[in-house]
Amino acid sequence: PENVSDWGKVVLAYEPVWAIGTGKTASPEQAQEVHEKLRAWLRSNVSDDVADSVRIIYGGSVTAGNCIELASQNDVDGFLVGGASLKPEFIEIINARA
Ligand SMILES: O=C(CO)COP(=O)(O)O
Repeated sequence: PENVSDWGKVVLAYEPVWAIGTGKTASPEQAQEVHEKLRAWLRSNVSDDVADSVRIIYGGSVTAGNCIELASQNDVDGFLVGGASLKPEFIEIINARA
């Protein structure tokens, strides 16, 4: 932690391996559960400030069809998009948290 000067620039990604490029997406509840635990780990092991400022993003078959519900979860701060980033629907994913 002492080697990082601005945790606001650190992004942590959760990507369940079974969801990458498979068309199978974590449910919003599954993603939230893991992201919440990652943030709690940062709170216990680093600091409140870091836990609150690190962005925890989800990756794994994110589409225009599932991004709104995923983005509505408290601890889902954004996405790591693969296949859908090559399609016009990418703009909808970008705007999912707007
Ligand atoms: O691994 C990913 C991005 O690096 C996710 O890819 P997909 O969105 O195609 O599942």
